Amino acid sequence: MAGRLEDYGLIGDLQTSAHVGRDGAVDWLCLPRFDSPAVCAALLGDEDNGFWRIGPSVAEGQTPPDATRRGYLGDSLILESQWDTPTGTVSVIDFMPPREGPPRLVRIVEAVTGSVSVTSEMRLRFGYGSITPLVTWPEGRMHAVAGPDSVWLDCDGGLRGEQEQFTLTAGQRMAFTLSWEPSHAPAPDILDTDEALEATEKFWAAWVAGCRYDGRYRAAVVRSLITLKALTYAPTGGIVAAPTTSLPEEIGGIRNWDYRYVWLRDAALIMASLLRTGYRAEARAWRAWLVRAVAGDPENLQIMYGVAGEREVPETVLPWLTGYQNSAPVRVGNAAAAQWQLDVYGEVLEALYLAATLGLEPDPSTSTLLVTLVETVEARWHEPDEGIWEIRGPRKQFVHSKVMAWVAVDRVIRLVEAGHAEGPVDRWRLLRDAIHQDVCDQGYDPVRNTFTQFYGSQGLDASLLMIALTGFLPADDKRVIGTVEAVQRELATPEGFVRRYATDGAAPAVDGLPGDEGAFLVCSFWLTDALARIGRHDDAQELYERLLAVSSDLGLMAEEWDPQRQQQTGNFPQGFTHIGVIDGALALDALTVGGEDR
Ligand SMILES: OC[C@H]1O[C@H](O[C@H]2O[C@H](CO)[C@@H](O)[C@H](O)[C@H]2O)[C@H](O)[C@@H](O)[C@@H]1O
Repeated sequence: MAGRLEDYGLIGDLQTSAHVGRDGAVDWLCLPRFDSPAVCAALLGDEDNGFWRIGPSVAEGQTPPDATRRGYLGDSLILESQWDTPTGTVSVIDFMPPREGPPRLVRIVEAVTGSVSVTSEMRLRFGYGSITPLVTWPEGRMHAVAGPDSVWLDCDGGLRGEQEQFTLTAGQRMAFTLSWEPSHAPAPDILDTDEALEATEKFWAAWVAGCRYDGRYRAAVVRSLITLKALTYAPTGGIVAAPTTSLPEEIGGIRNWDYRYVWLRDAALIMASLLRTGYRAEARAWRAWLVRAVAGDPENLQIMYGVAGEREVPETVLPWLTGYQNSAPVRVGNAAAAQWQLDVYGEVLEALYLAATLGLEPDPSTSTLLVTLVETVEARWHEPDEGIWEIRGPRKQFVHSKVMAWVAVDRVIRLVEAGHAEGPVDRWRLLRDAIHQDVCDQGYDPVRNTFTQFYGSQGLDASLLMIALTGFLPADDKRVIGTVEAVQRELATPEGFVRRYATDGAAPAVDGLPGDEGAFLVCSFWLTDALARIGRHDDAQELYERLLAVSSDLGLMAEEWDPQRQQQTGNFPQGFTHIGVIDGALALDALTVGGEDR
């Protein structure tokens, strides 16, 4: 069975990625894109669904040992795992070079001290673990082929089988390269792995040098930035929400979804975090991706697309996979693509506003898009929707959705006022006031002094923290303070993190789903920001640091934290959560050490 999520390291080439376990096993690898079928899917099943382990040899039937230590090489996405064994220490360096040509996964094994017997064991299963490819060994290379895919494996000294055992003495190294090609294409060139390692090191060093954040939490922020960069699909500028599917929100539960797509919400927030820390190129690329993705039908904006802007991402179940730690079903595709989520307009327009105010050069197609987006809000803001949490129950008049509709109109008005856009600003000002009034009249409970989950509801929702973060009301307004404190009080887990909304495990929650879930980590980071804004600086800092403490030893974070099991849950690593790390650090620096508000 797959290990804890915290046991996995992420490597990637800005088009896809791989999850490498602490035991040296690649248990998740989709080729050639993030959303392609996996060739290693043990993460969602067992070894018969595909894996590739390299580590110290063990006797038949024994469990391969976990690495004694591991870490990324500096500020890079190159992972090094080391095992101390009775006969010496061996290291495995794993990376995927950012690429022009075929996707490659490189694994360099080196004896550091002594003499160590090492085993490489590979079991490729195409089609998410369902297809055993035909394997041959032409000219010392391994070639696995089935249907449209072929995978090549090269190793210094040639290959004889899917399992190789060899002994290395101090200073000796052996490099393996896995490459993917369409099955009709010729064999790929053999990679110079030393050159590839050097180029990959240089790539990440140059990228991290562009970081403009130099505050108290630099290490966590830089790791989060690298993780967000790893979620970008370089050829198009799309940004996936996470590189995995169906890692469960609850172990054993059914809230298992495919995140290998570009959500406008998640990507807009990622773009904003990148912009705030000095990264313009990714923001420019995403803005261009957005314009292309919605072109031709901007009135019918989808809430998510494929990495190249595909509109169809049909949701299906893969019945042969038992699911991560037996959490079935495993789904690919995502039915939420067809939902109506009003808040998306706010997040996208906020990101475009930020892009303009932080100096990204104007783009005429974006100016036209702004007007279409605000006109859609004007026409539809009264309608109930599925909201930020993509509920699968009946639509509601979610307060967060209305607040984000207000943000959408407000940011376009500001763009017009600053000369970045044109439009009927007087009409939009009336619209902005009308939405504001509606939320204050229908979304606020004066008896409990809190905004509510939806109009007329008794429930709370962590997304209401956005009221403090977006400027919908001033942070010292008693309704804002009341809401932040109510969310903290009523949605808290024992660690003081927060859930998205109440799920009691018995009756279906507002989302229409059975089962429970843990603390939603990005919401918990929003709480740090909100606490800082309402003047509770010490509480904010303490909570922020407690959140960082549940990241993995590699600084990676999933979507949620299970307070009972004390482990991360949900897709991993998740962009949303890493946005929380970055934005939380910026807010704390700005609001608790006398800096300016962002
Ligand atoms: O909880 C039900 C929904 O869960 C997923 O949505 C979540 O992930 C999205 C991507 O990060 C995020 O944008 C959204 O706010 C989250 O609730 C899933 O993708 C949905 O299909 C599902 O209905």
